[in-house]
Amino acid sequence: MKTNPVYLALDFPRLETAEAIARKVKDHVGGLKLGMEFFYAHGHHGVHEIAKIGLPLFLDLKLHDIPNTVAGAMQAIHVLEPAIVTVHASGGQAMMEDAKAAAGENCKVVAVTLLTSLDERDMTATGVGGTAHDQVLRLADLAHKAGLDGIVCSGHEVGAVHRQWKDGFFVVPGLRLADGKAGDQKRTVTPRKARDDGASVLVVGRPISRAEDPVAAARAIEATL
Ligand SMILES: O=C(O)c1cc(=O)[nH]c(=O)n1[C@@H]1O[C@H](COP(=O)(O)O)[C@@H](O)[C@H]1O
Repeated sequence: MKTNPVYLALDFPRLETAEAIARKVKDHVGGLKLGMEFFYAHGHHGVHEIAKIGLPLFLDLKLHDIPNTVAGAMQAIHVLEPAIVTVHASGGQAMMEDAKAAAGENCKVVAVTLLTSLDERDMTATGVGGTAHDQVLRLADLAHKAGLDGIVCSGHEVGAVHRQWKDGFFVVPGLRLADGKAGDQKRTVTPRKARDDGASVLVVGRPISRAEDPVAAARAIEATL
């Protein structure tokens, strides 16, 4: 059977809410993503509870600090046996190298390049020149040099990154069906387009988790793939 590339982002502060939604849609997604909102509230205990559902876990903690601190954080979450963990590529090559060295053997470490909530105006405002496309390719190259498994980028760039890094592992968030509300996301594509362009994992949050009927929403996305 084909594995479902969709990871559901459980961006909820309440453990009971996250768990209830995950249990409802578990047969229509391939994995579960826990981010800062959930982890800061529930820590290891929360992760253990969600792990009982039996799907692979993506710990999206977006680590970004000096190499020694990031390596220590990686060691602290190692026991949770996540399938995927994120760091920020802008933390630099040494930080990414140390993060990878501290991660478990079966854990993919991927670097966030340019958040999907940002566009070129935001880049300029933070002092980063050039295009979003070039910035993502530059940071992907750095992540590759650091020995990471892959990157996180928008569906606008994943095709180009895939051509340059053939065996990379690519996580694409910022996904919306054609009639979906973008909300705070600025660089969005459909799940199908991201998959066709080489995404390994499709991260979907609100289009499923905040839908009136999360199971129907997850099935509708699954049907497009
Ligand atoms: O690392 C991520 O997963 C991530 C990176 C990025 O550039 N953009 C992005 O939206 N995300 C995450 O992907 C999820 C997207 O959620 P929705 O916009 O609700 O589908 C959230 O959990 C974000 O934290």
